[in-house]
Amino acid sequence: MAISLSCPPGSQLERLRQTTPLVHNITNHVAMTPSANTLLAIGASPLMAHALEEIQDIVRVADVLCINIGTLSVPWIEAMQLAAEAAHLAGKPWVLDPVGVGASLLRQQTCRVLLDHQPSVIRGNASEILALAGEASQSRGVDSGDDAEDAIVRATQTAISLAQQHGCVVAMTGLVDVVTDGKQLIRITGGHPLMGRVTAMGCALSSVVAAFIAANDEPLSATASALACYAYAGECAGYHATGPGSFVPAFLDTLYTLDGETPPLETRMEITNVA
Ligand SMILES: Nc1ncnc2c1ncn2[C@@H]1O[C@H](COP(=O)(O)OP(=O)(O)OP(=O)(O)O)[C@@H](O)[C@H]1O
Ligand SMILES: Cc1ncsc1CCO
Ligand SMILES: [Mg+2]
Repeated sequence: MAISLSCPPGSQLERLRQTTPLVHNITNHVAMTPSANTLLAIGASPLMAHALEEIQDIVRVADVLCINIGTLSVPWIEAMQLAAEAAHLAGKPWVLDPVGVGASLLRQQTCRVLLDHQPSVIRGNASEILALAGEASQSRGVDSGDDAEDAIVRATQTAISLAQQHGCVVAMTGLVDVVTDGKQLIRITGGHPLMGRVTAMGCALSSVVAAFIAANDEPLSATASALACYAYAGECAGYHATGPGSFVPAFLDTLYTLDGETPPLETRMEITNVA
């Protein structure tokens, strides 16, 4: 079924490039450089900052915030809380990436506190979405262990409930990508298995989602557009790559040359009503 988003993904990409949103990232040690390079390639402006003493200033100047809990420590948790609170109070959108939330109590507690500050979007893999909702998941670390068809069906229902509970958009990614605001569900096809063989692809995607929601008004369609661009670029790069090493430069080059006109990104989306 062809989708009718409020604004086509190609136009949303163009708006991102015209506005060059400044994306404030509090992200993990693994994801910092890949996320910054990915944001630059697509046309946004990255800023990595986690010192408690400068959080208020950075939130004030940035267009959007992306919080990723991949490598936590207590001072960083304080900075994350302050940033989420400041963004929420300032009416700025923010994205939560609950990396490996099922792996430790510290991650679970941190997410619980951060969720009080009303993220605009939660982006995680299927295991992270299940664990964030307090449900059993198969993952022991940061990679999803819930990619079997029945697990995806269960996790999709969880994503819908999570979106309804927190009044936000939930993007659940992996072999299959789904985005929901609790009322509509958008399924996005594309991507490539090599994306699961390169670290921080999901983390960088969360930052790209942040850039799209900063540049565009409607978080559900902006998130879907971000995922469609990412999945398309991954599919193209995977076609040319011979392994994870050659995949990364091909992926960045494809994002950089991605054109809002071609391909028709909306043909990769399927939208349904769920409530
Ligand atoms: N097996 C796959 N087949 C096709 N595309 C994939 C696959 N795995 C990942 N992708 C693509 O990569 C994107 C993000 O990957 P994923 O959901 O694996 O993130 P993640 O588990 O949070 O990664 P990380 O924590 O390492 O950053 C997806 O939106 C999808 O486009
Ligand atoms: C491998 C890894 N460990 C903590 S964060 C991270 C990046 C991918 O999520
Ligand atoms: Mg992840």
